[in-house]
Amino acid sequence: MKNTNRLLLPFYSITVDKATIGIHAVDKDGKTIIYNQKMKEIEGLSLEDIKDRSILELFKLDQEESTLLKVLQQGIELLNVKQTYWNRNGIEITTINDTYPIYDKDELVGAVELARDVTVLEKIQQSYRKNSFPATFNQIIAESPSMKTVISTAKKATNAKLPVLLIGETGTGKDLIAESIHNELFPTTGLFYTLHCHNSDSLLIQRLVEDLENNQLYTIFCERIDLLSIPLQQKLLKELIKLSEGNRQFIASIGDDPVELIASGTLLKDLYYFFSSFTIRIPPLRKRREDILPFTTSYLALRNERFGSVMEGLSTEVEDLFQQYEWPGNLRELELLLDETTSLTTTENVITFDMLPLHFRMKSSNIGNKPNVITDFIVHAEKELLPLDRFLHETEVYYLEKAMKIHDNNITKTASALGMSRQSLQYRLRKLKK
Ligand SMILES: Nc1ncnc2c1ncn2[C@@H]1O[C@H](COP(=O)(O)OP(=O)(O)OP(=O)(O)O)[C@@H](O)[C@H]1O
Repeated sequence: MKNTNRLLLPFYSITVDKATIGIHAVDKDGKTIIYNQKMKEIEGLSLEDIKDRSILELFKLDQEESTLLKVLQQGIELLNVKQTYWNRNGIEITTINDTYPIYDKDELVGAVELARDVTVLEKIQQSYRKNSFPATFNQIIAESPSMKTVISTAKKATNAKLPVLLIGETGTGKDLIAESIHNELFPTTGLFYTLHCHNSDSLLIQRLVEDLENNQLYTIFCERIDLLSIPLQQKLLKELIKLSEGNRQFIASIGDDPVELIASGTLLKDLYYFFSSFTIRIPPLRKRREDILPFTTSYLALRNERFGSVMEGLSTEVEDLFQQYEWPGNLRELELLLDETTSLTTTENVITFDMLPLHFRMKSSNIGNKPNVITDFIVHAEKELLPLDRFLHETEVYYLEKAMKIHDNNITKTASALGMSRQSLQYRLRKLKK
C-alpha cells in the first residue's frame, strides 16, 4: 500500500500543480501543506508569503472569514460558498469554494479548499445586469470636484472619438464610464464589446478577432490590459492596429499609474500609446469622500425600486464609519456591502452598526473607538478548539506584527498606539520570537 502511494506521488504532484482550480490544504494547526499555482494566482500570494504561517495568522484578524478555518473548527464540509474579495494585489476576485475536512480514521487532520475562479463570469454577468439599463453619464454619481472633472473629460473624449485610456483602482467606475462613452457616441457604434483581460488564456485575442469578424461598427473596451501577459499585449496591439481602420471607438482600462506599469514591465509601452489620446484618471473613493453618501442614497433607492425593500439610509454612526473607511474595493466594495447588509433585513429602514456584516465590522474596527469584535470572530468553534495559550500566542504575534507594520516598524510609535512602554513592547517582541 505504502509503495503504491509513493508511486502515485508524482502524479498527485503534477495534478495539483497544473489544476485550473485553486487548491489550499492545511494541517490541523492551520499550517499550509498544499498551495497550488492557481491558488497563488487567485489570492495574489506567493508560497513564501504562506510558508510556515498558519491561516490564523494569514487571514483571521485581517481578511474575510476564512472558510478553511471554519471547516477546521467545525469539522464539516462547506460547499458552494461564493466569495468576492480583493486579493493581496488589490484585484477583485470572485470564487466559489468547496471546503472539506480531512479525517484520518476518526481524527480530524486538516482541511482542503478547492476554489473555482469565476471572476470573469461574474464580470460578464455584471455587464448583462447593467445592459438592462444602458449606462449613461447621468447615472454616474459625481458630487466631488474630481469626479466632475472625470465626467467632463469623458464627454470631451466622446465628442472627439479618439481612443481613451481609463486609469483607476478596481471598482472606481472604469467600466461604467467606458459604457457611458459608448452609449453617448453619435452617430452610434452598434456593439459594445468587452475584452476581459483577467486571464492569460492564449486564445483570448483570437476569439476577439472571430467575434468581431462580421461587425463593422463597434466599441472595443479592453478591460484591464495590464493584467494580460506581455506576449498577449503584443498580440492585442497587432490586432487593434488592423481593426483601427474602421469607424470604431477604442477604450482600455488599467489599474495603476501607466508610467509605473511600463517601468515594471507590466504594460507594453506601445499598447499604452495606442490608447492614450485621452487619458482619464478616476480617483479612488477615499480621495473623493463627498461621493460616498450620495452614492449610498442612490444605490439604496435603486434597490428599493427593484426589490421592494424599504431601506432609506444609514445611522449617523455608520455614516461616520463609511466616511472614514478606506474602501480598497471602491464603489464595488460599497455596493457589495450594501447588498449584503440589506439582503438580510426585513422591516428596518436605517442601517445601523450592528447590521453590518462581521467582516466589515472587523475591518473597520480600528477606526475611531469602535468596539473590537475580534472575539466574535474567533469563538465559532464547536469542536477542535485550539488550546487557549496557543491561540493567545498566535493572536499576539499577529497583532504585534500588524501594529509594527502599520507604524513602519517604529517601536516608539507602535508602543504608543498600543498603550504600552517601548521597553515592554521590545520585551514582548523578543519573547514572542523565541
Ligand atoms: N460614480 C459612480 N456612480 C454610480 N455608480 C458607480 C460609480 N462608480 C462605480 N459605480 C458602480 O460601481 C460598480 C463598480 O464599477 P465598475 O465595474 O465600473 O468599476 P471598475 O473600475 O471597472 O472595476 P474593475 O477594474 O474591477 O473592473 C458598478 O456596479 C458601477 O455601476
